[in-house]
Amino acid sequence: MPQDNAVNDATSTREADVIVLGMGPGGESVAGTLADAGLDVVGIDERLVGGECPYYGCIPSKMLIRAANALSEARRVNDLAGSSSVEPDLGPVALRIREEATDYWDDRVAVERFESKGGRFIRGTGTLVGTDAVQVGGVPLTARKAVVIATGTAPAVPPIPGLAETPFWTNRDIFAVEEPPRSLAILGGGAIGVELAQAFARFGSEVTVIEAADRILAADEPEASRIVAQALERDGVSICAGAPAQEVSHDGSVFTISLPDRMVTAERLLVAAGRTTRLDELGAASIGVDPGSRYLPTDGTLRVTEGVWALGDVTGKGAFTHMSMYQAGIVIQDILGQGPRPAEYHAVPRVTFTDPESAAVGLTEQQAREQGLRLRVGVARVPSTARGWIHKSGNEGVIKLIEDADAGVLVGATSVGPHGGEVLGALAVAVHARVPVAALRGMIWAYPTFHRGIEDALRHLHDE
Ligand SMILES: Cc1cc2nc3c(=O)[nH]c(=O)nc-3n(C[C@H](O)[C@H](O)[C@H](O)COP(=O)(O)OP(=O)(O)OC[C@H]3O[C@@H](n4cnc5c(N)ncnc54)[C@H](O)[C@@H]3O)c2cc1C
Ligand SMILES: NC(=O)c1ccc[n+]([C@@H]2O[C@H](COP(=O)([O-])OP(=O)(O)OC[C@H]3O[C@@H](n4cnc5c(N)ncnc54)[C@H](O)[C@@H]3O)[C@@H](O)[C@H]2O)c1
Repeated sequence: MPQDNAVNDATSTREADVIVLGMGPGGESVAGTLADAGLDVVGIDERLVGGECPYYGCIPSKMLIRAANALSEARRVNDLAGSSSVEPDLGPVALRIREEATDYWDDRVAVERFESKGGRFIRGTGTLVGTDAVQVGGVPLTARKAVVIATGTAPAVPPIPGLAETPFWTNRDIFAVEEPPRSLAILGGGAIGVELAQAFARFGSEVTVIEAADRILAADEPEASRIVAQALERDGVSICAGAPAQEVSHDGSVFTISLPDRMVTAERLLVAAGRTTRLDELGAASIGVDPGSRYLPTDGTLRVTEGVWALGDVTGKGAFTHMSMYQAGIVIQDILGQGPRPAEYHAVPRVTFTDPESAAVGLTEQQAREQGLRLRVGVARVPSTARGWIHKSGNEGVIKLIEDADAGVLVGATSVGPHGGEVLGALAVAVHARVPVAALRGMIWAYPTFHRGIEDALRHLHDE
């Protein structure tokens, strides 16, 4: 990573129109667009311009998954088209992550792109010291027009006895790996945990997922959790659910994780147990926010208070790159006085890139019930659809629809299956635009696509 260099030319003028604190996907977008629009913008980041997604998150993980899925598809030849034997090698994708995705974790290109628009970049840790002021490297900077907080999240490390003293990995370490570990324990069966569990298992690691909740992907529909758990187990992953880790130790070569009813040992341990926003360290109190809060509270146009906007993971509206970019668009329009439409969160799409992909939009059945809605629920099993049956090997999946029966619109949907994230596209439109279920039923659904399974699920909608 480039060296910390807080005191540089960027601070020579200690005022700017806009200060952007955190240059992840959302912050970089706001800073670059406003600089392009002619505003004097200072962007600050303590790590890499681009943030979590390109260097430690979405992009390297999806490259790894693409490679791991190629192995799995090749193995399916044995079911469908003859015989194949596969010898996994992490080398090519590890190289791709270093060279193509992260430029060896160097953000020179991104910094130059911002500076070429007239932006001033400071590498350092910024602290809020008022609604128009940020301090970085001991230097106070003042914003004439706006402070934008886009500081994202960092990996949370649960206070499990012994854990902090061990050489565990987080998502900030694992993508630099050039060989799969012989065995890998993963603390947390959320999106990061399950995606990486399956990918490393496909490259030959012996993987154990340790999840405190009673199921992996606990925020998703139970049907989705079940199908993904079965898929992981078929790949050889052991899942310990309902198993909060009680103690962790490392003897110099092996991790031991004590669970209530057993011990797990592994060569490596990945902690993927959620994220933290560190609002106290950020100086949230200086803008009137309780530093004990988990997220920064925002209104419809992402204002925290007069002159201060926040966007991305730090707002708690969904820790996704697409959320950060969506909110960035609103912040940009608001700062430029273009009267943006307020943010809407009723149709937040999310895709966990396991094989099968597990995708969802809007409310789960349980969330809809908690809102007191009268529901109709419709389920179609992907293997029973025409395309799922044709697909055969690797066809596990489900499409589940949640209808607000009084409004006659879908308020939530889940699509698990091959290309489940792509199938979600149609469902996201339906939930976002509140397309009447009657209109969806009247559509022509191309045969034999995976998305035609939505028509089957619509037919199965029934009162709960
Ligand atoms: C392994 C993994 C896989 C993921 N996969 C996906 C995916 O497939 N799809 C998807 O949509 N999302 C995915 N995500 C989530 C996605 O990466 C985040 O939602 C997204 O990066 C958030 O963007 P952001 O703009 O809020 O901030 P971030 O990307 O978190 O960037 C914040 C920046 O602020 C900087 N910063 C923080 N505090 C300070 C400070 N005090 N001073 C200076 N700088 C500071 C940080 O260094 C960082 O560069 C994944 C995440 C992980 C970890
Ligand atoms: N494909 C995607 O869009 C994608 C992929 C990866 C990450 N992300 C984003 O990144 C965020 C963070 O991912 P994550 O997987 O770290 O968080 P997460 O919140 O999704 O899952 C963390 C899991 O760890 C478990 N856990 C917490 N403490 C534990 C303990 N002591 N012992 C055992 N289990 C414990 C929790 O119960 C939870 O299931 C996600 O919420 C998601 O928004 C998105």
